Amino acid sequence: MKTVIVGYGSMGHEIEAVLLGRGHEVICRVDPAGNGDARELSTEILKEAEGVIEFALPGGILDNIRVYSEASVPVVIGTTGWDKLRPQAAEIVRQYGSALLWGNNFSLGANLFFDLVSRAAALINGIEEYDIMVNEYHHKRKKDSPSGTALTIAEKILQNLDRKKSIQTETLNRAIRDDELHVGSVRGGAIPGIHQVTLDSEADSIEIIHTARNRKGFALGAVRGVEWLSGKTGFFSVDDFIRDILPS
Ligand SMILES: NC(=O)C1=CN([C@@H]2O[C@H](COP(=O)(O)OP(=O)(O)OC[C@H]3O[C@@H](n4cnc5c(N)ncnc54)[C@H](OP(=O)(O)O)[C@@H]3O)[C@@H](O)[C@H]2O)C=CC1
Ligand SMILES: O=C(O)C1=N[C@H](C(=O)O)C[C@H](O)C1
Repeated sequence: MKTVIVGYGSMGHEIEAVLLGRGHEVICRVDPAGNGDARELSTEILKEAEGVIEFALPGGILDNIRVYSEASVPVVIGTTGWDKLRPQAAEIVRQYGSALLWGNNFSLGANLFFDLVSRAAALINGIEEYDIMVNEYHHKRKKDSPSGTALTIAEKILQNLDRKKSIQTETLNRAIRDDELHVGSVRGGAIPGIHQVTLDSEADSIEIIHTARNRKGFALGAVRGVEWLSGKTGFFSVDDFIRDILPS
């Protein structure tokens, strides 16, 4: 497949290695910092492309999505920090009849972890003794907070645990309310990503932790995602993709 990489930072480089390893061709790398072949995305760049993988920053993401859609090139978006713009993005993709797959975490392990967390939250729905909280750790270069993965985890907990109604991410200068889910974020060092969910009672504590050892798992998931997306139309989440590839 002739691919274009948008965002040629840590993830862009990792994705290039996986694409080449799986027999794909990289025809252009787009990055405003000047590390790639082009500083700006355009329909011209996408003329020959059969797939795009974007792991960049969220500024201008709706403009990018319009360009991918206009060019009718299937795109996988791993960029985080644009959760609130999802409905507008879905509308653009619908208007053009194009194909987009987005995910806050493309690693298989993190997606298995989401399932475990959903089940854990559902299990304590009828057990009032347990409270639940989320914490995440990432490298010091990360620009968004909380991580996209933490927001997905929070969404799964809110969907499965009736007594949690909203999330709290900022420093609290008051006690947390029982209907609030606290999501903590720590930044430092070179950590590729640790997400921790704690179920806590007077008697004990249960921890579910996903630790990314490197960025390969994210990159492999994204490349498998663009292979899966080829020939489809629609606005898909990584849930749709993972459900489809896992044996039932
Ligand atoms: N979904 C997933 O599985 C994962 C998602 N991510 C997400 O991927 C994104 C990138 O992560 P990472 O590679 O570590 O970050 P980096 O900072 O290493 O790289 C991002 C690159 O994208 C460039 N960029 C910024 N805006 C645009 C744009 N509009 N178009 C093209 N390129 C752009 C940046 O340029 P400049 O420096 O000039 O701003 C930078 O070179 C983040 O949002 C991160 O949260 C990361 C890992 C896994
Ligand atoms: O920026 C990162 O590095 C990561 N970002 C994603 C996120 O925001 O959840 C996925 C992974 O945790 C690494």
